[in-house]
Amino acid sequence: MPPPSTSRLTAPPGVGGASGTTSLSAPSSSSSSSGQTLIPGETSGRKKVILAPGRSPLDWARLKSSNSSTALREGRPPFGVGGVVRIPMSEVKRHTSRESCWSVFNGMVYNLTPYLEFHPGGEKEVMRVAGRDGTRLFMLTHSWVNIDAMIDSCCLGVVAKDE
Ligand code: HEM
Repeated sequence: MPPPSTSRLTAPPGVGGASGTTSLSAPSSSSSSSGQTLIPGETSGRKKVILAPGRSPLDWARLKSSNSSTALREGRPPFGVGGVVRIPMSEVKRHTSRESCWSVFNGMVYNLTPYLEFHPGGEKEVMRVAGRDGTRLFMLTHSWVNIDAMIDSCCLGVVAKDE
């Protein structure tokens, strides 16, 4: 089944974060605070995100598959011997900035910091789930995207209930 039209991609305001959706009204190109350029979508009326050079999905795939990338390992807690890293939600909640952006999807904790500039929907959308469980918003927005295939290398561990 083909993915739904991108005109319905952005979840309604109030779902999953305070920053809301991108305005649909401005007709010309504009730069977001993160430096990413937005242009109006050709058919949907929704603004398209122009990623910076070297930040395409293909570039992300290359970075992800390169073992030499230290960026993806940054912020990763040390792995215990033979154990799964369990990360309390209270720790996830501390990582709400562009410099350290963590989120939970399907019970797994991800460090999204290195992915921000590569996200086809722009950084702002990902920042809506910074420091929180983004599963619902992710599914509402693009349930057809295989999250594990996309950001497995950013996985830090499993979320643990706070004591
Ligand atoms: C962090 C995990 C995420 C990953 C791996 C991811 C991945 C992707 C991918 C692969 C696309 C392109 C989909 C396509 O063209 O069919 C996309 C688009 C998009 N994503 Fe995400 N996404 C993530 C989180 C989010 C979150 C939390 C939001 C919040 C609403 C979001 C909003 C969007 C939007 C609005 C688009 C459409 C962009 C456009 O049409 O130009 N994403 N994302």
